[in-house]
Amino acid sequence: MGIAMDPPQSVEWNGTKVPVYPMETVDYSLLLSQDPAEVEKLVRCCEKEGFFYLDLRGIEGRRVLEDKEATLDLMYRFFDAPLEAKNEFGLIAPHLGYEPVGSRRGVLDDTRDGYEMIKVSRDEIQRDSPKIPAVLKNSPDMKILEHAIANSNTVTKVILSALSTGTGRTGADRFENMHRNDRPSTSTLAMMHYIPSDPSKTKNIGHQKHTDISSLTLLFSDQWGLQIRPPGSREFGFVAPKEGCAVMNVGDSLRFASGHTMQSCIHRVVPLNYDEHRYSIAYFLRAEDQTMFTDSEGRYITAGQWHDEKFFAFKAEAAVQALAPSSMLLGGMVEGAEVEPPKAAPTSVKAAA
Ligand SMILES: O=C(O)CCC(=O)C(=O)O
Ligand SMILES: [Fe+2]
Repeated sequence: MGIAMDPPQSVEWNGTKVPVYPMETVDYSLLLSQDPAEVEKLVRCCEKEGFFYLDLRGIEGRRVLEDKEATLDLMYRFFDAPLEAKNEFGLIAPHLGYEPVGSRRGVLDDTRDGYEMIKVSRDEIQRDSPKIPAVLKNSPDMKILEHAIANSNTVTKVILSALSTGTGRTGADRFENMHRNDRPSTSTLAMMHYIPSDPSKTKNIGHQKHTDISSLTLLFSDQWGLQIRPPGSREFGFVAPKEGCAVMNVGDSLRFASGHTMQSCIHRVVPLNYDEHRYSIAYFLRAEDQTMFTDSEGRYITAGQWHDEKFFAFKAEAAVQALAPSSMLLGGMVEGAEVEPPKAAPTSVKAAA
């Protein structure tokens, strides 16, 4: 595992040459003081692509990077535990509990997914007796989870607040006002472990293409695997991990709340290094359950209903997914026409793992 200092322009994956998409970097420290140029850049990223790197190398962000390291340590221990221990409560709700490998469709046709996942929601961690498997229910691990959730919540709220300012929202119209901490929401910390897999041999591969249900997603992974399909682009391309940075993306709820002006970028995860275990951490900041918005089908619905319907589509078999409104999995985002990617040139650079 390692971080590429100078990402290649393209990498070879599954017999083809795949682009590495460049992404803008937004500085967290500058946003903390609502730096006008940085706020403008943030709004541009969210309206044009829906994805950006968040630079967390300033002292406020460094705390969050330390949380990431502590959470990774906890994940290595958790995912090493026997299945029965990890699955003590099963999947209690879509945003809370454990899902074993293969619970959903995979990234390629006729495959299942290649990851297991434990989710701990912001509402749950604050309960007197949260439903968290006993392997993690000790005070040092609970503190790690509490810090990771609290600090991720703060970071995503800072971004939300800058977006409100940058789009001229005031008072009750500000995005923060539909993400109030004291109202129920499905905001959650998802910790994922992708098993090694070789597309030519295994039937558990990656994470199916989708847009996120969330308003904003704060994603940490030091490893390759994330692919995006920016608006209008004709193929998926990799996102290079960047040292000291998280990857952030807009999800469906913020797209809807912004009057569909922000992009909920299409993404998926594929195994780049077939023999590697990959770990990622995603904090999904979600709107309050009772928030109303117009979805991609033109329906005026609650954030809670959008969450439940989309989660059902995520989990469904291909045939059932096909029956869902066409825009459900992609939050109304339209894919550019497919290209048949060129065969990889023998000299193309292989990405650092
Ligand atoms: O594992 C990753 O890097 C991304 C996961 C993801 O897209 C998700 O959980 O929504
Ligand atoms: Fe996602």
